[in-house]
Amino acid sequence: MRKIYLVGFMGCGKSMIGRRLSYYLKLPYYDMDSEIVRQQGMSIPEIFEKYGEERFREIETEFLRTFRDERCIIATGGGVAMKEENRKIMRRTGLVFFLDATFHDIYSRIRHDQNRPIVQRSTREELEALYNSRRKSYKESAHINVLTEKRTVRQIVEYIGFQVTRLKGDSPKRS
Ligand SMILES: Nc1ncnc2c1ncn2[C@@H]1O[C@H](COP(=O)(O)OP(=O)(O)OP(=O)(O)O)[C@@H](O)[C@H]1O
Ligand SMILES: O=C(O)C1=C[C@@H](O)[C@@H](O)[C@H](O)C1
Ligand SMILES: [Mg+2]
Repeated sequence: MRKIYLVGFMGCGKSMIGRRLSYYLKLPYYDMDSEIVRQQGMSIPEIFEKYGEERFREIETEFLRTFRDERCIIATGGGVAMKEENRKIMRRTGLVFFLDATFHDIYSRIRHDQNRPIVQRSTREELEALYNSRRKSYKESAHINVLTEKRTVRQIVEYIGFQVTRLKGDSPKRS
């Protein structure tokens, strides 16, 4: 079963594109953050506060290791692609798309968010530095890069849908 994974920085659109892609491709959709919140019975800020970020990162890897073998779309958390083990699992079990949004777009979307602990504890400059330092890992994890700037959600969904059909769920070496 080939999964479709969406990776990228907070606010790049993984959850929104994932939901819309689910209707477009008629495949089930799961949001890793929401699934973890449901499993743990706590919000993400609560998990960070109670168990620490390191434990949250372990929970993410456990999720990837154990999530059911089903053809589906998974919007990953913004930090998932940072770990080599996670990148390997995603590349082995599915097609990985990097939603490559500009920092400008991302910041305007996430700056007031209360539900992203990393946003709450960071300045704009710190977030931009994190964005720049993470891009390499997103690219390494992905089979296909999707530039989202000046593209509507519909255009992005149609592009990913086209690539999924073209590749019939098989992973290319590199895009
Ligand atoms: N291509 C786009 N054009 C306009 N608005 C968008 C686009 N993609 C996402 N958005 C908006 O940006 C916000 C953040 O998107 P979303 O929640 O999907 O990000 P995310 O990648 O899932 O973030 P996180 O990693 O924190 O879960 C949402 O309010 C969404 O409506
Ligand atoms: O970028 C990150 O490290 C995170 C992104 C969110 O999706 C959540 O997984 C959490 O807030 C951490
Ligand atoms: Mg999300």
